[in-house]
Amino acid sequence: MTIPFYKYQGTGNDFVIIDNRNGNFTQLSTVEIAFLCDRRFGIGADGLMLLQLKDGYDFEMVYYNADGNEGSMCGNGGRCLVAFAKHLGVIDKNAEFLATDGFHEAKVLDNGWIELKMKDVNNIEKSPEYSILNTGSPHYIKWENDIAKTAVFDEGKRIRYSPPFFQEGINVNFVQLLNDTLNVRTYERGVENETLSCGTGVTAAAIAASNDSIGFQERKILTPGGELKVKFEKKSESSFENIWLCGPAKLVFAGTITL
Ligand SMILES: N[C@@H](CCC[C@H](N)C(=O)O)C(=O)O
Repeated sequence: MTIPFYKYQGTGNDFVIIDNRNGNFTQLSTVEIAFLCDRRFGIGADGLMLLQLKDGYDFEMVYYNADGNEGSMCGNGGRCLVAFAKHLGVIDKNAEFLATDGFHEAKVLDNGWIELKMKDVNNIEKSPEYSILNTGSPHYIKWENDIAKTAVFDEGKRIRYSPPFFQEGINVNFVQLLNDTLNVRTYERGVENETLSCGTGVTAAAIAASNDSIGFQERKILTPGGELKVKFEKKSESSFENIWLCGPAKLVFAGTITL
């Protein structure tokens, strides 16, 4: 089978994207997806997405991690898929699509940034050292004094495979607050390595770092792959709505690959 594909990246979190509006690529196996994401034998990516048709929506997002298994929500992936939908002419400046965690809205800005509305957060487990919350994917936020020195792979892997997380897994974000900006490095479940950026992860970090005031808040985030912004409304200590993940999403190259 020959597959036409597109390679996108959002702050260095990179994805193979396949236009599955004809339904021809629905049956890709776990092994085939892991091969397509392999950086030596395949195309290379942190994940693979299918853009497909869905009644009542502009499109549906189906997301797989680099290990070939279906993932939970991917924020950077969602932003890249919106840019791809715009490239195909499926949408213009606004999108309404379905993902594994439900309905999402998105906007394409003139500067190429994509703003993606994330699901509401209604529960945060907090301690002085860490926070745990779900922004479409499960995230562990660990506060650090100097993330440049953090052993992200070793420490991220240790937490991801420790009880109570080891069966379902969790994404682990190391977060340092510096001059009002959050610096974030992430160990991603399903990639089982550090990635250059994680959209649901920086969203979780921004919410976990919110100040006490109820109402609109905004955070600039720096990841190893670039800059993102997260905006949200704080409704109470543990309830957050109108959450938007904002940042660039770019087409890198397109091609075909034969399985
Ligand atoms: N890179 C993603 C997160 C993808 C989901 C994750 N790896 C999982 O299934 O837990 C993002 O940008 O949010």
